[in-house]
Amino acid sequence: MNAGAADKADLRRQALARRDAMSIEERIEASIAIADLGRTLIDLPSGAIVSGFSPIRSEVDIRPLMADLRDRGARICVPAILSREEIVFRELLRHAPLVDTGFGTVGPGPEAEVLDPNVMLVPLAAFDARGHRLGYGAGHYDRAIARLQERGLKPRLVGIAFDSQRVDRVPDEPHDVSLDAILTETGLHAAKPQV
Ligand SMILES: Nc1nc2c(c(=O)[nH]1)N(C=O)[C@@H](CNc1ccc(C(=O)N[C@@H](CCC(=O)O)C(=O)O)cc1)CN2
Ligand SMILES: Nc1ncnc2c1ncn2[C@@H]1O[C@H](COP(=O)(O)OP(=O)(O)OP(=O)(O)O)[C@@H](O)[C@H]1O
Repeated sequence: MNAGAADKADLRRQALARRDAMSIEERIEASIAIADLGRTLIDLPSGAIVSGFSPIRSEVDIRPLMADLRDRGARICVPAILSREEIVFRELLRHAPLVDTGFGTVGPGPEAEVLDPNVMLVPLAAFDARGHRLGYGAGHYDRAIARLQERGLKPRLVGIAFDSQRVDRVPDEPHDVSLDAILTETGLHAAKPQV
């Protein structure tokens, strides 16, 4: 592992430990605040297709926010893990059965339509003020976003996290895709690329 990768692994571990250390009550309160803020602050383009996620471990629970964005007219999709390298976004319809979609996630099965999101609510382990993010280390989102961009699509990227996941600086790597903004319990923080 090179120095950058070791730094990333440490930052990831520490940020996830801070997230895990939040009490259930703190997590619920912060998740409700995030849903309330997202409801008013996330702009939806016409024909909005929003990727969300079903929470695993101690992640923010954005299911209420996804329900709200659907009520505002968005189509909602969530990731399904196809392989070590690939995720796709399957449409989440009300009342459709959910299956195991890998690593503890649940979502629609292979019969669901695969969508190209134009707004992505991106899960993360750690983020910085520039909008750089760290995930669980599989590169799933970096690759999924790169694939959309290769096809000329430019989804708006909104990271979803608790404030406790903020770090001073995520080490840069060429494949990292930076976020446009990060939504936490204290607001929608626009990325400041110059910092
Ligand atoms: N809720 C949610 N869904 C998501 C993601 C996410 O971050 N959150 N993903 C975001 O990409 C994708 C899933 N990617 C994941 C990648 C690794 C691990 C994980 O637990 N990795 C182990 C190491 C496993 C190993 O090395 O074999 C770990 O971190 O301990 C979980 C999800 C798609 N769905
Ligand atoms: N666009 C890409 N093309 C090829 N390999 C990639 C790409 N993005 C990431 N990778 C590879 O995936 C691995 C994990 O990357 P990284 O540590 O940045 O993941 P992460 O951002 O923590 O995870 P995720 O994107 O799943 O949330 C690295 O080995 C990296 O080289």
